[in-house]
Amino acid sequence: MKQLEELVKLIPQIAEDNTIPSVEITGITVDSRQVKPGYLFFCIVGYTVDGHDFVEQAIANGASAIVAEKPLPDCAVPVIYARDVVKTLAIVANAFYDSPTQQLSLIGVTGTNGKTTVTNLINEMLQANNHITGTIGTIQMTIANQSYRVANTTPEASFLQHSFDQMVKEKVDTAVMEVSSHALELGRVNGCDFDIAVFTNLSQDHLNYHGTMENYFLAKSRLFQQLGNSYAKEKPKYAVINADDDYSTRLIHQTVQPTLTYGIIEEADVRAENIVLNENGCDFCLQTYKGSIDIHSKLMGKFSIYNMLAAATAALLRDIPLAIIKKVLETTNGVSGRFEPVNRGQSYGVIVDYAHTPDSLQNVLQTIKEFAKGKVYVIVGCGGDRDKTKRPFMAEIACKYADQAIFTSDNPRTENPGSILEDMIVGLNHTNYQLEVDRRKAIEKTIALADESDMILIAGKGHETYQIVGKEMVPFDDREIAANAIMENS
Ligand SMILES: CC(=O)N[C@H]1[C@@H](OP(=O)(O)OP(=O)(O)OC[C@H]2O[C@@H](n3ccc(=O)[nH]c3=O)[C@H](O)[C@@H]2O)O[C@H](CO)[C@@H](O)[C@@H]1O[C@H](C)C(=O)N[C@@H](C)C(=O)N[C@H](CCC(=O)O)C(=O)O
Ligand SMILES: Nc1ncnc2c1ncn2[C@@H]1O[C@H](COP(=O)(O)OP(=O)(O)OP(=O)(O)O)[C@@H](O)[C@H]1O
Ligand SMILES: N[C@H](CCC[C@H](N)C(=O)O)C(=O)O
Ligand SMILES: [Mg+2]
Repeated sequence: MKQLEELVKLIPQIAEDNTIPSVEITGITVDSRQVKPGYLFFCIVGYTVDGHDFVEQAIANGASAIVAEKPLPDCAVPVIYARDVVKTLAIVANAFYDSPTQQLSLIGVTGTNGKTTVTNLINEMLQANNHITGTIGTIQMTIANQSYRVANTTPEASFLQHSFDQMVKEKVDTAVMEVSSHALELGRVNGCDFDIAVFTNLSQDHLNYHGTMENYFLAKSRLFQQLGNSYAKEKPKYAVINADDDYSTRLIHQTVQPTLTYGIIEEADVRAENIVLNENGCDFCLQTYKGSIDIHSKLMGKFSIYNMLAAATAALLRDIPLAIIKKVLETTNGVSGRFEPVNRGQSYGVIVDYAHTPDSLQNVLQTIKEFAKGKVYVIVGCGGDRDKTKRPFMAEIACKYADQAIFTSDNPRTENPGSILEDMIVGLNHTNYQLEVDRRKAIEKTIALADESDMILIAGKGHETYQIVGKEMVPFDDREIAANAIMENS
């Protein structure tokens, strides 16, 4: 609990108000439905609705005070008018929970692809070295091995700081989190005291939100600028950067903290040498500034080696021995819905993967193509209400790297599913594709066609157990539908 006066001091106000009464604040939220007696309610202007319209409900639920940026009608509780509610929220939430990220070690992972995978690998390495950990990311949040649902890859600040507070209470010593570009742009992680910031890669996505690749890069680079912001902990802070990515040099200059690089092509502090990719995974020699060790991993493809290097570098910075890093890399099964085989004893291969960007689709298809003995099919779509400019690139890559592409719906959200497919095939100079807007039928038809040794990649939805159609979430799991179709055809 905190006194309102104490929190108000942190808020840049539109007009300074010195008449703040002494009120005890018991919690903070941006959602009127979550308000409990004594809460401070922050009105956020959203993309769908405006939090200012829910003040009455917040007060009815017991809000003690309101933070707003637009004029409100007379309220029964004090209103603090802030210059920027979203940014203020992050600062106040951090203070309300006594800066929880200063009480644990915090590792942030950003980049277009590989965040969930790298976060998971680092977490496995920490746990194998007896750390008590917390994770926050696309699939879930975990606190000392308990799982919780999250609405976003990187949740809004009041949820985030509350989660860190829970972690501190549960004696978590290290938290590993995915940091999305949206979160960085919206200041969701402001106030977080990162100790290690990891960069995976940058390629096209989210241009509907960021407008240009330059803005997208600038959003990602905020994590590395922020790494220098707090000196509350005595330990040095580090950036971990993919030396082979085109943006690496620029990114290294974004932070005042020391950087460790990893890579395969360029010179780097942590490298993979003698790489052999095979149909069961990969072998390589992990060369680090703390020694070298041979790795035989079940994870497929060169892109997975990059993820392993990123995780290993972060782990070394947390003084995790090479032997433990090796053990994790050799035993991990990866993440749910990432290159996940669906096996019901059939003679052809079915892989479900979360590739929903041009770069990830290319990487995964190249990996499959390299070892496929028969035809390669890809079933893929593009999410609605998301980056439209990536649609033709996704289609081009599908046709270029697979023998046959089946374009279908991903999560159409509020867009017309047929129009999304039209956007995908605009200007496409290939004929090896078909359109089947119904994802279930696309999966069933392709499985019915498959011959011995063929490979089917079902891309885009990975671990998701729903399809978002309009505003509804309909139960839908690529793995389940594929497994049933395989059984039907056997
Ligand atoms: C575009 C976007 O980021 N939207 C986020 C935003 O939703 P919104 O703007 O639609 O919010 P809204 O529904 O209009 O509500 C506005 C405010 O009114 C409040 N409200 C609303 C209703 C009510 O009854 N009472 C009430 O108080 C809401 O709590 C909110 O504070 O605020 C919500 C609550 O924090 C988020 O869950 C939601 O993320 C949605 C689900 C989303 O899809 N976001 C994507 C774009 C996103 O952020 N993705 C990145 C990952 C990207 C990647 O790296 O691949 C992420 O970090 O997840
Ligand atoms: N290092 C990588 N480089 C390119 N593609 C990758 C890499 N790692 C994973 N992928 C591909 O990207 C997909 C998503 O991986 P992952 O979930 O780890 O990424 P993410 O960055 O967390 O994605 P999101 O932004 O949706 O949360 C995988 O299914 C795979 O196809
Ligand atoms: N974090 C990503 C997830 C995309 C998953 C894909 N299935 C889609 O719905 O587009 C995003 O919000 O863009
Ligand atoms: Mg993720």
